[in-house]
Amino acid sequence: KSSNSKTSLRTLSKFSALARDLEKAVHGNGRKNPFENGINAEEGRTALARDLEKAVHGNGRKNPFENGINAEEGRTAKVITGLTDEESEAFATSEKKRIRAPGTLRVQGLCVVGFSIFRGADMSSPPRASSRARLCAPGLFSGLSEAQQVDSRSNSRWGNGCALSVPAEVTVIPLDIESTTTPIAFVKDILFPYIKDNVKEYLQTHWEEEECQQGVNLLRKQAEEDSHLDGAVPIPAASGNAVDDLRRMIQAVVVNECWQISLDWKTTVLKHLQGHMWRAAFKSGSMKAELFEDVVPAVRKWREVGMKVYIYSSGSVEAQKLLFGHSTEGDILEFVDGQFGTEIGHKVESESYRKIASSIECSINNNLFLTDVTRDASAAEEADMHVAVVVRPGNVGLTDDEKTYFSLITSFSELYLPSST
Ligand SMILES: CSCCC(=O)C(=O)COP(=O)(O)O
Ligand SMILES: [Mg+2]
Repeated sequence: KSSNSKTSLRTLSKFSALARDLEKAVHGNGRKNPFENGINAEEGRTALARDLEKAVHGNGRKNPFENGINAEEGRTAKVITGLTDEESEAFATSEKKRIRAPGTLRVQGLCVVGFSIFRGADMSSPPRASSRARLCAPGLFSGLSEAQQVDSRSNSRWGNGCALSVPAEVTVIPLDIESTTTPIAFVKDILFPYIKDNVKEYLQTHWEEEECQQGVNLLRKQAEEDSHLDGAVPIPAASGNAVDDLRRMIQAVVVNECWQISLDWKTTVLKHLQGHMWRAAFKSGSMKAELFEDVVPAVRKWREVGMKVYIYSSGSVEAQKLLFGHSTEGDILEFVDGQFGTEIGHKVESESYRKIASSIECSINNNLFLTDVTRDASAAEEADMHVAVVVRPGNVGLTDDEKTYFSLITSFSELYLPSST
């Protein structure tokens, strides 16, 4: 407890982040994906060690949502440190001003877009912002008066006020799939129900095959690791009665898969098995992947100006190839330079993005990652990748802070490549 308010507030913001992370590590945060939660002991320990490190030394992150910032957290800090009401209020207010400053940030964002459109990349914004793609999306205008909005929109070269100027250093665009290239409805209403309806038959038909056995063995291992979780479904090992074993194992795999799907888990094992199962449907032509209508024209244009386009999705590489090879727009695999699944690492981990850049043999800041998930966007940005959050119909809504912080697009056509002038 210190009366030197600036130092004390900064320390408190770190404490509040720590309190929140500890709270999450102990009680969970309501998310079901184990990679987003300190769900197992190992992950809990790692998260705790990392968060303590961050709390003490700072984390060098640029994303305000990963630091203690709001009134709620101010209250948490108060509880932990025994601040007076006045100190707690001052903390919340100063943090609010520092991070959110809605009017200032929005107008600043607008200026940056103005500069990037009319003066190229040589912007007078802070160094970090100048090297980043900045946003000019509908949310941006909400802090302005009607007249200012109209003025700003008509100043935009695109007329509708929606454009994201891509920094000149960007030469590679990795894309997420679900809710970025492909409607979430296609995944939730067609791809996943297909698995639920066909997993049993797939297992009965392919049980003896090496690929299927490998998948089941990996699933069994994962189920052992998940055994402490509510509703976890173990996969029994063989007991000697071949017919009975087969029936019990298949039944367990079916229930385990449905359980994971119901939690929208994106484990590598599950995704591999799903890829194998979708194969028959895509190859027979009975299933075609949906893409947002702006995807193919934009990707075609990007490649014409020399951009490389990659996919980075939780879906397996096999599934990604099936999807882009059998879309409603035909086989568009030729527009994709390569695919990455979660073998390279999970999308919430910054290291995955570093590995992707190194595998493509480019600098990380040559990449602009397009995704609907802000947590993935934060991880990529922490690794120094440019990011833009794609807002599509049916997506999980963004908070006001996320809308202000991230560069947003609602269509790939809103990306403006300097090299395409
Ligand atoms: C070919 S991917 C099918 C959809 C899927 O299973 C999935 O997990 C998509 O996740 P994303 O990381 O692309 O949002
Ligand atoms: Mg997605």
